[in-house]
Amino acid sequence: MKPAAENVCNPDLLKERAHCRFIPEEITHFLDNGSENTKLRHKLEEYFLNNPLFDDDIPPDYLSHSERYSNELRKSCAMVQCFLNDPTVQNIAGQMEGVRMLMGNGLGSAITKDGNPLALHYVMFLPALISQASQEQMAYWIGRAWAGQIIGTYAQTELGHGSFLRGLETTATYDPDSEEFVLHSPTITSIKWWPGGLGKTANHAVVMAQLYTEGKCWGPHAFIVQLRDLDTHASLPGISVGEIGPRLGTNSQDNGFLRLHHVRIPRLHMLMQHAQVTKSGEYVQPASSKLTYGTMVFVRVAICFDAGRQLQRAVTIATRYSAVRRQSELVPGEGEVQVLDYQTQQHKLLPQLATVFAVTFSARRLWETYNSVTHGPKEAQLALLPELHVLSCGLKAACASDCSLGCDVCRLACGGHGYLASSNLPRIVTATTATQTYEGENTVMWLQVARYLLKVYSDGLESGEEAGPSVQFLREPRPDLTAPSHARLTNYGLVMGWRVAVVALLQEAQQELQRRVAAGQQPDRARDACSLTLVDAAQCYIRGHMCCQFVAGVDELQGLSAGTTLVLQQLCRLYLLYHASSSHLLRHGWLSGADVSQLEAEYRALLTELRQDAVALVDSFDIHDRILNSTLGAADGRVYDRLYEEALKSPLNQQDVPDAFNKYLRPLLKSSL
Ligand SMILES: CCCCCCCCCCCCC/C=C/C(=O)SCCNC(=O)CCNC(=O)[C@H](O)C(C)(C)COP(=O)(O)OP(=O)(O)OC[C@H]1O[C@@H](n2cnc3c(N)ncnc32)[C@H](O)[C@@H]1OP(=O)(O)O
Ligand SMILES: Cc1cc2nc3c(=O)[nH]c(=O)nc-3n(C[C@H](O)[C@H](O)[C@H](O)COP(=O)(O)OP(=O)(O)OC[C@H]3O[C@@H](n4cnc5c(N)ncnc54)[C@H](O)[C@@H]3O)c2cc1C
Repeated sequence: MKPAAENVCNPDLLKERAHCRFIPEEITHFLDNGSENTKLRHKLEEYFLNNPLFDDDIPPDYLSHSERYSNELRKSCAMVQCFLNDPTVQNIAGQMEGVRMLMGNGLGSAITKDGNPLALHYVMFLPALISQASQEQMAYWIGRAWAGQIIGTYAQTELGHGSFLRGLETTATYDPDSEEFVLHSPTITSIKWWPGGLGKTANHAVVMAQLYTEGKCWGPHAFIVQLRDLDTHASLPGISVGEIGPRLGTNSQDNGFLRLHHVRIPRLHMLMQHAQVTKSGEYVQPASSKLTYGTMVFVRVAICFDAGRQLQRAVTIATRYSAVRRQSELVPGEGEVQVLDYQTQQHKLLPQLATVFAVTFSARRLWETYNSVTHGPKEAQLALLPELHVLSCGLKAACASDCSLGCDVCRLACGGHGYLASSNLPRIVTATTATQTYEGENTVMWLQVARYLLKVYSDGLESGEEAGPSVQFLREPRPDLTAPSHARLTNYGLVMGWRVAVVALLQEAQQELQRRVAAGQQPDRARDACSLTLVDAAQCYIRGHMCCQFVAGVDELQGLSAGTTLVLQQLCRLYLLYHASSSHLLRHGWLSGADVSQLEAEYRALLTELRQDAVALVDSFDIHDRILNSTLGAADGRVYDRLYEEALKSPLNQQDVPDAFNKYLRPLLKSSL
């Protein structure tokens, strides 16, 4: 997005835009998945961002905890009313597209700045119904949920257990006499803890609980539980529910707790698309016990896209600010330079710009895999489930950590002003860092990836089980480490280097594992002792996968101008070189010291080349000023005016002498006289 009136724009930004080497709209259309989508997005933004319904009377930072919740709930309900009932919105985008835009971190984050209390309803409750409910159950629940007649959340995590799903303590015991399940939280640690919207918003939840029938436990299954009266919203008998208190970010999302005291629900409130319990209490096994975890897989894919969108916002703010900010003289006497001119600043920002594209290409390919698995024939679905699980765990962890670290680098790149709430960087950083924890804590996700890699590498697959396409390289002959450097240092050469590192690390881990077991160590303890190497293997595998998706994605792009293609190729190369500095490519023999020096020189040259396009590149992300919501990042670069205007809005500045002076400071000043 460029400023409407160019004459009020900061001159440095104008200069930056003038020397752009590519066509920004081409990148905008690529990121939107087509020019038609860009048009729809613009219309939707125009409608919502110019609608006074969504204005904040008081900036949310100055509201109390309860006021913030109430304010965001007001806007999120109005938003849902619009996409359900307003033909203008429906004509623009269609309901589903509206939901995606409003619940993801684009337009929606401009409206519900502090977290959307209804997000979990759309992002997890509805997807849980779609992936877990039988046809009959869908017919009953989906329409009501979609129409907002019921509001749900996804209640899995407990006080005592989050990562270890099989350790959940909540029980759902089938009573064949009444044909009901009895849901119960037997201990303090079994209290559900964290679900978004659970505290005060949701009146239903998909509750994950250990299923007991005919005296046997069948593991975690999903149940729909009504929590509150649909009319009064009062919590129902047997239900203790509330909010868990302030968090690092997204404080309006009323993350909640839930304790169930022998709550009875009808048999058909167990979601029965995969496993079933008959009226008599017989358990009917699913084709795979992991199908119950399908909602998490979907959300892990969504998080990859979402984390990437957060990084787009952070790097837009930091890059524009770095073009406006002048600090110190590069050459004494020549005047202060734009901080973007410093090589160290380029090294902070340009890899983040490249990461946006690496994440986009990888997330799109993952989405394709997700769709082919979930919509393919049953047998193919089951065969590809481990590959989908591993890619979604690994890419979720990588996108979450790359993007949250990237957002924080962008914050640091803005110096002191990046620490101000009005820069919007603190909010972006705290929202993004949560992606490293929720939907599978990152280390736990890496260990899942490593488990699969080791299994494929050591021929531990079950009979009839095939290794997925992304790990076929583990079965292929090891690439030639003595190949000439011009072959090893190409884009595909560097991808190969990551694969060499994965194999070497798996070999190291396996040998260590065998040595420990042979020496009498219990196998699981031996595996834990190898887990640092295993996590390294998982991270190298995903980094190689992301590099490969970026290279292939750029190679496959069609119909772009030469300038745009060149810039994308350079960003891709920059991404590969940035990560090639990892010790693993050197340590496992793919690169020599001389190769590293050569790559570093190429990296520095690329920083200089891409510096000239940095502002145009973030402009091409086409993020509306109201969505950026930043004093530092607006398209016109009026940074200092905005900082001052925002400071004046502080409630403390509404009085010259605050009341607190008379209460506390005056007595102190008097007593020390
Ligand atoms: C409308 C769209 C809008 C878009 C906007 C998007 C915005 C995004 C905002 C999102 C908001 C989210 C809010 C947060 C929500 C939550 O956090 S919900 C709670 C999430 N909780 C977790 O993720 C828990 C993590 N733990 C686990 O998933 C599991 O415990 C485990 C770590 C995977 C281990 O599984 P488990 O069965 O307990 O044990 P194992 O023995 O280790 O595994 C057995 C085998 O099964 C394989 N496996 C495990 N999971 C799956 C799976 N999902 N699919 C396929 N296979 C799976 C595992 O690898 C083992 O395989 P083998 O080695 O072959 O035995
Ligand atoms: C903002 C936010 C929103 C959330 N929303 C929801 C929601 O809507 N619904 C819901 O059900 N949950 C929700 N959660 C909970 C979230 O899914 C869990 O916090 C997450 O899965 C991590 O589990 P945990 O908290 O038990 O961490 P723990 O597993 O206790 O992690 C603590 C440490 O132990 C380590 N660790 C744990 N297990 C292992 C292992 N096997 N091997 C090695 N190390 C290990 C971890 O790496 C970590 O360093 C939310 C959490 C947050 C922060």
